[in-house]
Amino acid sequence: MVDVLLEIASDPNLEVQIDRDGIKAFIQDLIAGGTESSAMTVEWAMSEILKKPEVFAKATEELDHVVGRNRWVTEEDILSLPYVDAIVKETMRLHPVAPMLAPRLSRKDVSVDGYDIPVGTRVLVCVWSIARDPVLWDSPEEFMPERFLGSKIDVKGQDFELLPFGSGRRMCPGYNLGLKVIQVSLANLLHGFAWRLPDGMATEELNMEEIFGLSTPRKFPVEAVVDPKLAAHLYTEA
Ligand code: HEM
Repeated sequence: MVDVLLEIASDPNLEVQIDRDGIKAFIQDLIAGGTESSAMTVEWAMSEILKKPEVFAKATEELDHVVGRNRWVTEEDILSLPYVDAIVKETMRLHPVAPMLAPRLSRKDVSVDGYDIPVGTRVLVCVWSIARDPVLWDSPEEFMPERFLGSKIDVKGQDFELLPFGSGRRMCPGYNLGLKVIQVSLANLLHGFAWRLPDGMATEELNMEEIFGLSTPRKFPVEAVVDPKLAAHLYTEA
């Protein structure tokens, strides 16, 4: 990636020039935007699943059926794993990485749903609340991946009740990569290991507090016990 950017930077005919500082910022953007967001989403997904062992059982059934126990999940499998996809969407509904997206500035006076927004207003869209609005969602506080089975609602910026990647021209440019990373890592965590809470810990005891800010990580890291589920040689091969 750095090589490609340096090559572009050396092109004198570029309409918008990019210098070395620009390249540094670009790389920083990719690392900052592309690592914590996916890791945080996977951690929330595992937390919700640990609270609802029946979701783990259903995911295991799907993975056993589609992938089988003799190999890991690949990117190509994802299209055949609708339940895993539903878990990812439901996790992003309840735990959007950026609960208020990136701030916008109105470029002209507008009226939205009866609210007058003057030019130059800083506007924050709280997708966290929209995704938990009881007018839009049944049992909004409940983790129910099934709600997305057979539903057309997607996370790609077109369905305004679910905008974990934002929407419009400032929507997350990495959404496709981010989604794939989350789907494949989560599918493999569920496929490769049996997950349970530490001995003596009831599902209600798992703390689900979040730190509400620019992003919404768990307040306390999740702790779990895992046992391998697949053939032993799969854990030693690179
Ligand atoms: C779970 C994965 C991810 C989530 C949930 C996520 C979420 C978001 C959100 C909500 C925004 C603001 C969009 C808006 O205000 O409309 C954003 C912007 C951005 N994201 Fe992501 N992102 C993810 C993965 C990635 C990846 C993998 C990359 C790059 C490799 C990336 C790079 C960026 C960049 C550069 C911006 C700023 C875009 C701009 O301001 O024009 N993100 N992301």
